[in-house]
Amino acid sequence: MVFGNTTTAGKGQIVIELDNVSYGYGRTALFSGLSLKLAPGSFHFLTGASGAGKTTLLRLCYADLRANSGKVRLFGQDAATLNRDEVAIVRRRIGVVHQDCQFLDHLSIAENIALPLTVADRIAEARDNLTELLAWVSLGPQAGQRPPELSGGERQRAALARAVIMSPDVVIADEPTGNIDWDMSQRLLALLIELNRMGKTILIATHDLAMIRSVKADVNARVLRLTGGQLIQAGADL
Ligand SMILES: Nc1ncnc2c1ncn2[C@@H]1O[C@H](COP(=O)(O)OP(=O)(O)OP(=O)(O)O)[C@@H](O)[C@H]1O
Repeated sequence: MVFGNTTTAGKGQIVIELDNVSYGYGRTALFSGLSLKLAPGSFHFLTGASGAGKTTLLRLCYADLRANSGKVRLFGQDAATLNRDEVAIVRRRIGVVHQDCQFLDHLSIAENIALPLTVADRIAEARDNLTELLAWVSLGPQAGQRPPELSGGERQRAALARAVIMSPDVVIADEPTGNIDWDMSQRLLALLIELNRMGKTILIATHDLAMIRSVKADVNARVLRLTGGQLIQAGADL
């Protein structure tokens, strides 16, 4: 089974924790003193105006950036102390759907989805998992096509398949429904909800408040708004 068991160690262990974190690209802090805890199996939406720092915050959550100060703990480990190999191990447990999908256009969709496993020299596993994953995201007929030949919604579903091919414990998605219509958004969201019901922790950055409202209660999601460098939990008035 491609999705595997969620292996979050230690019952109830926080999977991703930001503790009093500050970050800025230059001299100006984008945020400071920011804290966040993602419990295993939780579902979070991260919202906020364009430029508020959502992508930056996500990148801190998957060790793509290092905090200027404060602690980032990934599966209980201090991200600042991880060497390159340890970062790679941690990142295998976090599947990321990037805002712009980041496909290699000279490869087919199937090859793009399988890439994390082929790069890790797990080619047989990639072959086994691909059929199941392509069916799960309803992209079987498009397997041999190149990324530019797919619609926006199809590309996002392919990006999700690639994000989960390593059976991660956490799935982070950056504006996954940014450029797709309502029906396609709902389809993608249904897949993310399915992953959450399998026990995966989900963190989605989005501007799309209507989309959040449409599923918030179903998945008992927490909605966090990033504003003025602070994270505020949105209330029922969202
Ligand atoms: N690599 C970078 N170098 C310098 N500044 C950056 C870099 N990446 C982002 N920024 C700046 O940091 C701020 C936050 O960017 P970020 O992409 O995290 O915001 P966002 O909330 O995800 O925006 P959007 O909703 O438009 O995607 C912006 O002002 C952006 O210009």
